[in-house]
Amino acid sequence: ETAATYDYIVVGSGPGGAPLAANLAKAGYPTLLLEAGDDLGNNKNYSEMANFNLAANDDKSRWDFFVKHSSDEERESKYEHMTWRKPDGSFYVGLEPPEGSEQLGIYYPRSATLGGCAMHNGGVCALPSDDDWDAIAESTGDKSWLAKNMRQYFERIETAHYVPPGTPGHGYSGYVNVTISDPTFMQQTSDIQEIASGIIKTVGGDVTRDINSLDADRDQQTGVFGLAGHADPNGHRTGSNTYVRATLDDPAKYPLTVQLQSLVTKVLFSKNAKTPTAIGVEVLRGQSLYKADPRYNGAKGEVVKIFANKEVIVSGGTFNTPQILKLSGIGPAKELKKFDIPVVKDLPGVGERLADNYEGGLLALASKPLNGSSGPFAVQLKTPTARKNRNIYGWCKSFSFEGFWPGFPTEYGPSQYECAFVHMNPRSQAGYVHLRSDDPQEPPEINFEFFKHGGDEDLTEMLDAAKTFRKAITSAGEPIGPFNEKHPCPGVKQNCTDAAQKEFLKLQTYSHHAASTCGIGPAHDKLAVLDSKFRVHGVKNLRVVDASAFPAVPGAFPVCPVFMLAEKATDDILRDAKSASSSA
Ligand SMILES: Cc1cc2nc3c(=O)[nH]c(=O)nc-3n(C[C@H](O)[C@H](O)[C@H](O)COP(=O)(O)OP(=O)(O)OC[C@H]3O[C@@H](n4cnc5c(N)ncnc54)[C@H](O)[C@@H]3O)c2cc1C
Repeated sequence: ETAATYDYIVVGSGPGGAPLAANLAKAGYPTLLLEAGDDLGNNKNYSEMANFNLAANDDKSRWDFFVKHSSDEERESKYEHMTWRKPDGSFYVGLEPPEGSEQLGIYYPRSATLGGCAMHNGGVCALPSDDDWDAIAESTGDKSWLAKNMRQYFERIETAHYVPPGTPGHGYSGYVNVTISDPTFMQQTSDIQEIASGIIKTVGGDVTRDINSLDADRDQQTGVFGLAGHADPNGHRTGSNTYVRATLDDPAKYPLTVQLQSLVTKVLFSKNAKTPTAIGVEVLRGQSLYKADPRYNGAKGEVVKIFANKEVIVSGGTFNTPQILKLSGIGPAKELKKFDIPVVKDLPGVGERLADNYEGGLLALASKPLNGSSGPFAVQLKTPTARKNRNIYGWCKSFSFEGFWPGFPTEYGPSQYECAFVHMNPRSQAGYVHLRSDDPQEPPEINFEFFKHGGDEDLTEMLDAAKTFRKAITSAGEPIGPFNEKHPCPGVKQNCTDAAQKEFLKLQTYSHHAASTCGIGPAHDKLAVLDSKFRVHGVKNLRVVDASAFPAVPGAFPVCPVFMLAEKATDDILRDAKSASSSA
C-alpha cells in the first residue's frame, strides 16, 4: 500500500485510541484503527465484567511485562511475588525459586486486544480530583483543561445508571455505561453487612452515593461510596470494544477500518519536509508477534506500510507508546544513537516521568466464615498528612487482592476481608521506559523507581490509610472478630512498629495505573513530550492520545479519564481538520 487510503491512522485500540478512531470516522474522515491483538468482544471472560481476573490471566490477550520497582536489587529481591522462569519454561512466583531459574521481574499485565486494558480491567470508573485537570491548564496556559470544562467529556462518554435522569454533570447516551455496585446488601443482616456498617461508622458516608456525582468540593469528599464501574446493569463490560463494534455495525456505514493482528513498529516521516512530518506507519502483520505475548513463537510477520493524508495518532498505552516513538526516531537522542536509530526529533522526555499509584491493602481473616455477600464499595480518605486533597481510594469486600503475578489472585477462603487501596498523586515520577534493543518485537525495560522522591511522605500516608482500614474492619466485634491480619501487620495480637509497617508497604507496593511517559507540558519543559493539543512537540501530524499523555497519574483510576482524553482529542483534531479545509 503506498497511496494514502485513510485520513487518520490510530495505533492501538485502548480507551485512548478506540473511541478516538470511531469518533473521527463518525465525523466522516476515513480512519484506520490498528491493533496488535484480536477481537475478544464475544468471549464471556471479557464481555462479562465479573470475569475480569479470568480475562487478565488469559493468554489470548496477555502481554506479560516484567518490571522493576526500583534500581535496588536487594529491595527487589524481597518482593513476595517476584516472578521467575523455571528451567522447564514455566513460571515460579515467590522468594525461593528452584535452582537454575531466571529472574524475570515484577509482573505487570497489559491486555493486547480490541479495547486494550479496558477489556481485562476491574472496570472501576472514577474521576480525578478537579485539581489534577486544573494543573494541566496551569502548566500549559490552555484553559480548556480546567476541570469545569473537562466535565463535559465525562457527560459525553457516560450512560449513567445510578443517578436520576437529568442530574447535572452526568451523561445518559454515551458509550460507557456506568453502574454502581449493588447497595442492597446493607438491608439484610449478615456478617458482611456488619463489617460494612463498622466501616461506615468509622469513616462516614453510605454505599448508595457515588463518587462521580458529587460536584460540590469533590476533591475533599471522603467516606464510603458505591463503587462505579464501566458495565451496564446486566454486568456487560462497555467502553472501547463495544463502541468500536457498534460504530462498525452502524447502518450509517461510517468510514472506520479496523485491522487486527497489526503490530505497529514505527511512524514514517516525509523525506522532504523541514519540520519532521508524520505520513504513515510501518506494521508487522501476524498473530502474537510481540515477545510479551505468551503465544509468541518466533514469527517475524509481514512488513506493510500504510499512509495517512492527515495525521497519525499513537495510542499504544504507557509502555508501548514511548517504545513506538523511540523506534521512530523520536526520543532522547543519546538513547536512540545507542541503537543506531536515526534521530528524527530529540525529545528527552519520551519514556521518562513514568509514575503509578501506589497500592496496598489491609487484608485480614475473620474468626469465622463470613455469611452474606456484597460487591466492592469504595472508601475515600484524606489522611492527616495529605497535601491538599483526599489521597486514598479504597475498595472493600470479602476478597483478596495483593497485586499481580501469573495466576493471581490468592484465595484465603470465606473468612477473608480486605480493604485494598490506591494512594493517589505519588510524589515521585522518576520511572522510565527505555529500549532494550531496536527490535520492535522486544518489550522495553520498565523501571518505576517507586518512592524515589517524597517516599517517606507517601509511605506515611499509606500507613495512615492502613491504620484507618484496620480500625474500620476490626470494629466488627465477636464472633466475627478477632481478626487475624495478613498484612501489613500480621497476626491477631499485633505488635508492629510504624517503621516495620512502612517497610512492608514499601517492599510490597504494587500498581496497575501506569501513566505519564509522554506527558503534556509546555515546550520550555524539557521533559514535556506533547503540547496541550496532544501534538508531539516539534513534529507535525503526530499526536499521542492515551494514558501516557497525562503529565501525572490522573486520580485513583485512569480508565474513565482516558476515555475523556479521547473525546477532548477528538474535538482538537476535528477543529484542526476543519480549519485546514477552510483555509485550503
Ligand atoms: C489488570 C488491570 C486492571 C485494571 N483495572 C482498572 C480499573 O478498575 N479502573 C481503571 O480506571 N483502570 C484500571 N486499569 C488501568 C486502565 O485499564 C488503563 O489505564 C487504560 O486501559 C489505559 O488506556 P490506554 O488507551 O492508555 O492503553 P491500553 O489500554 O494499554 O491500550 C493500548 C492498546 O494498544 C495496543 N498496542 C500497543 N502497542 C501496539 C503496537 N505497537 N501496535 C498495535 N497496537 C498496539 C495494545 O494491544 C492495546 O490494545 C487496570 C489495568 C490493569 C492492567
